[in-house]
Amino acid sequence: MKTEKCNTLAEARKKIDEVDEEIVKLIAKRNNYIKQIAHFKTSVTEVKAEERIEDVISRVRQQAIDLDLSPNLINDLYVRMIDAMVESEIEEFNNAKSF
Ligand SMILES: O=C(O)C(=O)C[C@]1(C(=O)O)C=C[C@@H](O)C=C1
Repeated sequence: MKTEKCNTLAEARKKIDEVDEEIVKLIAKRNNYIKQIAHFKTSVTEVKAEERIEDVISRVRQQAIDLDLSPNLINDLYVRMIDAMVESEIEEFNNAKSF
């Protein structure tokens, strides 16, 4: 992973702002796919796919370890994010079924 060397606090903060912008864009992109997934499911119960959640979390935990990042941090972020995305998926599912 390429990380540039910064020479000042302002420069490092600017880089962090850029990274944050990318992170939020990627989360929005993930959420758009989640909304598509809602259309492939047949019930609200099916939306919360526990086995898949475990697979996703296990994969990102391993990726964190490979990148020398705390797996628990990534775990917690993903648990919170997937919780919110399940809500978003249920909303999309219910809207699709009401047409
Ligand atoms: O893979 C799915 O079936 C999804 O709906 C996506 C997703 C996720 O956020 O990755 C969300 C809800 C499911 O409980 C499992 C995983």
